[in-house]
Amino acid sequence: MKIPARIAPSILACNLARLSEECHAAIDAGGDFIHFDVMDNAFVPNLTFGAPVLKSLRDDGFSGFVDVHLMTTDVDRLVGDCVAAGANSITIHFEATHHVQRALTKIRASGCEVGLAVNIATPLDAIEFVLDDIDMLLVMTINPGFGGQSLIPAALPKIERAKRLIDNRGLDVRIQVDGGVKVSNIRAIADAGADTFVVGSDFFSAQSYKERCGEFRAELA
Ligand SMILES: O=C(CO)[C@@H](O)[C@H](O)COP(=O)(O)O
Ligand SMILES: [Fe+2]
Repeated sequence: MKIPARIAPSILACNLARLSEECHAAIDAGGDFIHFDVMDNAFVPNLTFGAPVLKSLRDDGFSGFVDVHLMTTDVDRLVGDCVAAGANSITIHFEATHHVQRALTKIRASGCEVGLAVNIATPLDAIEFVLDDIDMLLVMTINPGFGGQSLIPAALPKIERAKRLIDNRGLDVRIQVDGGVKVSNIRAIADAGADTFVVGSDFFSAQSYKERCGEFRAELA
């Protein structure tokens, strides 16, 4: 069965001074949901924004679906903060906590969708025993921490392997990719087996978000 593709604009690349407007514009242009990169300058070498900013976005009236990509340590505490702030989905990193299954269970209990991210060097064997606990596997296609990087080619065979693993188990788990996704490579990434595409710089650098979203969709058709 072909899984419908989803486009998730990553607001790390938007004009953050106009965050609410940019989120509305990204969804109005055809984005399926907002990808919200939380970085703590510990798990990754960069600092962005967290639950208070998400709460402000909600208070400002943005009601679209938000997936928080948590690139932080102290996962258990921050999951609770993100839920309270209005997250719809939370994706944690396998590498960020010793107790992955506990953190995934906590997200599930909160009512949010459950995502698990793996860095490029993390073998898929590592997450085999928690595949039943997640809705989405995020196969990182860059080293996390910054937007605007190029996709690491080794990610493509890894996506293929993830797809086989999930299909062989008959699971309903989405495969998301994040980092260096562009109009020029999204088709190849989809062919490898991804169905959910985070797009940052290539989306927000466009003159028209709607046209750019159309270009992504045309590649995926
Ligand atoms: O999580 C991250 C970076 O760590 C991403 O979500 C980036 O924001 C993607 O940006 P582009 O690579 O598409 O510019
Ligand atoms: Fe991200």
